[in-house]
Amino acid sequence: MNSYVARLYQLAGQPSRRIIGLMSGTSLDGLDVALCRLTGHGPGTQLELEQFRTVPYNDDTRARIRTVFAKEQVSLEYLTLLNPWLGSLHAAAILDCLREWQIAPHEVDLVASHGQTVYHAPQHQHQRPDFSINATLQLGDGDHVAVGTGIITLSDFRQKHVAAGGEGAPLAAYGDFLLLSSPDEERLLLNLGGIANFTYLPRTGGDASTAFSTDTGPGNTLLDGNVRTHRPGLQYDEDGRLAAAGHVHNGLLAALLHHPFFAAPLPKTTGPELFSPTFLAEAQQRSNTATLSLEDTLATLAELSAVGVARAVQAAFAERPAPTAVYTSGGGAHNPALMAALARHLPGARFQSTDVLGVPGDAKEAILFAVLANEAVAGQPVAIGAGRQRVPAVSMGKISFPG
Ligand SMILES: Nc1ncnc2c1ncn2[C@@H]1O[C@H](COP(=O)(O)OP(=O)(O)OP(=O)(O)O)[C@@H](O)[C@H]1O
Ligand SMILES: CC(=O)N[C@H]1[C@@H]2OC[C@@H](O2)[C@@H](O)[C@@H]1O[C@H](C)C(=O)O
Repeated sequence: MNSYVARLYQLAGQPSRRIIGLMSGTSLDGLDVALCRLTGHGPGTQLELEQFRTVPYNDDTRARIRTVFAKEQVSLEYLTLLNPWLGSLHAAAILDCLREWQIAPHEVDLVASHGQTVYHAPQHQHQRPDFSINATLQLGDGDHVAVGTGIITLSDFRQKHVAAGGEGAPLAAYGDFLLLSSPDEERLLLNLGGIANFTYLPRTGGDASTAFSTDTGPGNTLLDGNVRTHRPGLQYDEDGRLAAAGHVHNGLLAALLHHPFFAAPLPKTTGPELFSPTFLAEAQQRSNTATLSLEDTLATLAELSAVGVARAVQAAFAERPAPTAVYTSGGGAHNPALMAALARHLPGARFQSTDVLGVPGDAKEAILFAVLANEAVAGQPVAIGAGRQRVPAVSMGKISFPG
C-alpha cells in the first residue's frame, strides 16, 4: 500500500487531527494560517485553535495576484506561472509559521489550503449562453504545498461543490454548522470580508434543514478599492475614519442598489468581478456623483454593504423574525463606520464577534477549511439545508501527497 494512503487511513481513525487551515481572501491582505486541533467529526467536532497568524502579502505578491484578479482577460502564461508560484509561496509561509511556533512539519497531520480565488463565475454573473454552468477558480497548486511542506495537503475545495450543483460558495455553512450551532439560540454568523456573507444556524437539535449561507454583496471590496484609488499607499480606510466623516448620498446609493443582484433570490454568490471599480464608476455616472468627496463616497459604500446585508436578511426572514444573535467575523468587523451602518439597518440585532464563541473572527475562514479537510478525511458528507437553499452534501478537497 502507498504509505501516504496508509497514513490517511490511520489519520481517519485517530480521535483527533492537527490541521493547518489556509485562507487568502478577496482583500489580498495576506495568507491566514490557522493551526487547529480538531477532535471528532460531524456535529461532535471540537476545535482547539492552537496558533493563528496572518502572513501579510508584500506589494510584489499583491501586484502579481492583481495582474489576473477578477479580470475577464489575462495572459494565459501569467496565470500558468502564478498557480505553482502561489503554491510555493503558501508552502514557505507555512514553514515560516511552524518555525515561529517551534513545531516540526511532521507534527502536523494535514494542510487544508483554500488557495487564492482569482475568478468567480456563477452563471448569473457570467451570463454566457454557451456555458450554462457555474465556475470558480482558485490558484496555489496543492501539490506544491504538499511537496514544499512535506505535509499531506487538501486543496481546491470549491470544485466539488460546483460539480454537485452549487456555485462553489459560500462554503461557510458547513463549518459554521458543525462548530457554532447552539442549543440555546438561533444565530446569524455575519462575515464581513471583501464580500459579505452570512450563515443562518437554527438551534442545535432544531431543524438542520433550515441552515444555509449566502453572500449578500460587497463587504469591504468597494471601500478598499476607492481608498486605494484616492489615497495611494493606503490599503483601507483605517477604523472607518474617512467614511465616518462623510454623509450618505442617496442618489449614489440608489444607483448602486439598482443592480439585480440585490433583489435576486437566496442563496447567491458574488465577487469583485461584479463589485468592481467599474461598477462604482457606472453608478457614479448615472447619479452624477463622480465628483463627490472621498468621505461621502465611502459613507455611501459602507451604507451599500449594510443595506445588502439587511436586504438578504429580510429576504430570508420574510415570514418570521430574524435571529437577534448576530456574530461577526472578517476584517469589516473592525470598521466602526460599517458596523454603525449595520446597526441602523438591522435594528433588533445584538452584534458580537465570533471571538466570544471561541472562534476568533479573523481566523474563522481559515479554520473552516481545516474543518472541511477533517470531514473529508474522517467524516461523512455533511447534509444541511433544503430546497433552494440546499447545500450539496459532499466531502470537499483534492488530496496531494508530499512524495
Ligand atoms: N481596522 C480596520 N478598519 C477598517 N477596516 C478594516 C480594519 N481592519 C480590517 N479592515 C478591513 O478588512 C479587510 C480585510 O478583511 P478580510 O481579511 O476579512 O477579507 P478577506 O478574507 O480577504 O475577504 P473575503 O472573506 O471576501 O475573502 C481590509 O481590506 C479592510 O477593508
Ligand atoms: C469564490 C470565493 O472565494 N468566495 C469567497 C469570498 O469571500 C467571502 C465570500 O466571497 C464567500 O462566498 C467566499 O468565502 C467564504 C470562505 C465561503 O466560501 O464561505
